[in-house]
Amino acid sequence: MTRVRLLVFNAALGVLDYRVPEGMRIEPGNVVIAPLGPRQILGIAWEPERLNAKEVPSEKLRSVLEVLPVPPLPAPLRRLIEWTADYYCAPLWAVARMALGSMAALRGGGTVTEYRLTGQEPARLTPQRAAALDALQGEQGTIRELAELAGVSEAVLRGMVGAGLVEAVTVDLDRPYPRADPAHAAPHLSALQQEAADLFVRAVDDGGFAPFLLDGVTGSGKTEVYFEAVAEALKRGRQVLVLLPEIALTENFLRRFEARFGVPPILWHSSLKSSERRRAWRAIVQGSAQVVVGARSALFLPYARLGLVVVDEAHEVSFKQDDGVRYNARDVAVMRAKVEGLPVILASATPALESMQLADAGIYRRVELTDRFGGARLPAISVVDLRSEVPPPGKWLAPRLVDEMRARLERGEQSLLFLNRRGYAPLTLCRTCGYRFQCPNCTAWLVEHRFSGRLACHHCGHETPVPEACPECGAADCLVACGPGVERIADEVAELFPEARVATVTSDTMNNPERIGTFVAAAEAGAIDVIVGTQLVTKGYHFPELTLVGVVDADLGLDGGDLRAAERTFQQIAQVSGRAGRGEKPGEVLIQTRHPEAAVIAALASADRDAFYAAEIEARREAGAPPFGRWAAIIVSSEDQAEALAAARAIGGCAPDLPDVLILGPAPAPLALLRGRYRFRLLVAARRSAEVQKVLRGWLDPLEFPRGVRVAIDVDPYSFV
Ligand SMILES: Nc1ncnc2c1ncn2[C@@H]1O[C@H](COP(=O)(O)OP(=O)(O)OP(=O)(O)O)[C@@H](O)[C@H]1O
Ligand SMILES: [Zn+2]
Repeated sequence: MTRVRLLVFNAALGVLDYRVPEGMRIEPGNVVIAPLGPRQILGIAWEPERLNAKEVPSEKLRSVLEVLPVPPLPAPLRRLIEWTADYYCAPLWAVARMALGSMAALRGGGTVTEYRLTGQEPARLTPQRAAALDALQGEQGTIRELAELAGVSEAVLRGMVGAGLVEAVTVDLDRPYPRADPAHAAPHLSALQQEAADLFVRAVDDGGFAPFLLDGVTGSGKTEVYFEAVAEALKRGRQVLVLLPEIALTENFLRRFEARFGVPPILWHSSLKSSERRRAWRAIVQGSAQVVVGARSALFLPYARLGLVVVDEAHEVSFKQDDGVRYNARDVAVMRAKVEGLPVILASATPALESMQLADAGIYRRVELTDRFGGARLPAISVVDLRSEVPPPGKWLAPRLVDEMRARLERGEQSLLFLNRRGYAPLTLCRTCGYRFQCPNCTAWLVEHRFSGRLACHHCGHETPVPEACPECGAADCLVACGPGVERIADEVAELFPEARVATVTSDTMNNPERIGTFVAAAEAGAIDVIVGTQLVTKGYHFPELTLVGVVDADLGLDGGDLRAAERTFQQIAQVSGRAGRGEKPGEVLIQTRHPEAAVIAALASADRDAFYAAEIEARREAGAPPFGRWAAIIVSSEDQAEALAAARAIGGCAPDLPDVLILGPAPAPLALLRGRYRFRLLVAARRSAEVQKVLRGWLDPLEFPRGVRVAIDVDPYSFV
């Protein structure tokens, strides 16, 4: 009899053995359906010697029911899944799940019925039908998807089918995507760009693991250069994965990609419609998806013929996932390239310190682009000392910055004001009694959003309308906003320059591709004078008429004082500065700060990036902090505070005593209450020699906790709240 070991998607079970029935063939990587009690479960066949399972005698085994009609997950991907689970102390099944698309995709090809407008527009329409006609132009999807898109009930849409306004179409799930053409619009590269591109092209040709750090100043043409490597992979029939830090950036990328290769790339992210997801996954697995662009989750997909991985804006902290499997997509991307034997390009104008250090050590090959393309110069940067150049009371923009903005408006150029804070004000309180609006679920103040007239928690999403009166003392009209958010800065700009066209760009206003597309088109067409935005506008964009960048509060990110506070501030300000003067006109940057003497601000003002990195690397080395030491956090949480504390103490109480590992805590987390759960943290700070994962497992695996307690391990943590 043959048996098979399955990785199953269930926290309690994990690994189970089954019988392979007569006539069925199963190889490692096959996705199968197996019985479990009265239910059927999904499993992935795995090499039995690589997974521990409870030994069950053969006669007790139940039979696998079905092998799903998709190619087995390739061995290198299985090794990557194992490595990720091992390194991040995550359950193997939770990592493996990221490789599978949807149940429907696994079920094979075939057809689905989708719906779209017929183009008929009767003279008289109910308001709901009119709204649906408006919202569904150019859309196609299932009734449910369209109903959601249009904000009407499914019944309304079915009625529209009956009335001939909407029609059904049969869609082949495996219909091919249009082919990208590597020669569609090849650019003329500068000599330096060409040199870099040649290196990448050769690496794609040669195959084999080759990690590159593409370290080029803002506007140097990093995208154009790595597009050459993409073109080479296309010519060779190999697939390419491009990881971007945020979905918000994909719109811009799509346009550039289409201009270069003639067709859009294939998108992969969490808000794809289920039919798109199914089609993309199947094309990826079959090898017909040429270039896939996505956020983190595209990393674990089973590409049939991967030939190149690119991580753009590779320094971005959003590559770190902080729930579920806590992994860093940038680091796992390099590991994927290693297990598959591929080149990987990490592109950034402000590389992460870890990447810099690996390049210094010769592990990554550094490829530099030191000049902006087309003769554009880097902007002139100066500091506005808010202690001597004071904005008017209740205002946030210093006179010098306002003067420079006025000059831009007069010349018809654009300005960008950067403040990394959504909403109108970070804190709202009652003038009469001092009451502060706090989130009921989190240790956080509620943030006022004037556009939507609500107070919102940025951690859990809790929202409430702004009340007329103070809920504590009942006084009316007594609420005051403390401190600025982007909405408040936009108000200030509107007061100063009533005629200026102002765009506020945050994740609240740019929450879908259409809106982002509209914004980019307007900015490019010169229909916007002043952009006020959060970190969303700091990177990736290229607006030739933008000649002034004002950093409203450079000190904001430094307050937290966590490991990467200085690095992150440097990266954000350098990136946003990089939006100025990318065209023919020179750019200027004004940084408002109360700490002009801080090392980060001084480095930015003197454009001395090397000095900043050198000092930061030295400081980390001294402190034994990453990348010179290994850190891991343990986060213990429960809805019951006493239970969480008891569990955290139990963990602290049996902490291992090792010479190369220092354990700090437990202590209440800075966000002591998050989404209704009380949280305590421990920090493990180890020398590089220590085997942190082994220590963690040996320490935590034997412990048992009440059901309500969650213990999360965060290896190489980015968040310390
Ligand atoms: N060889 C070239 N030929 C034509 N246009 C180019 C070339 N190189 C760069 N450009 C243009 O210059 C602008 C800046 O290039 P790109 O956006 O690739 O720079 P980047 O290094 O990615 O910048 P950032 O890091 O600031 O996003 C873009 O509009 C790009 O199309
Ligand atoms: Zn909250």
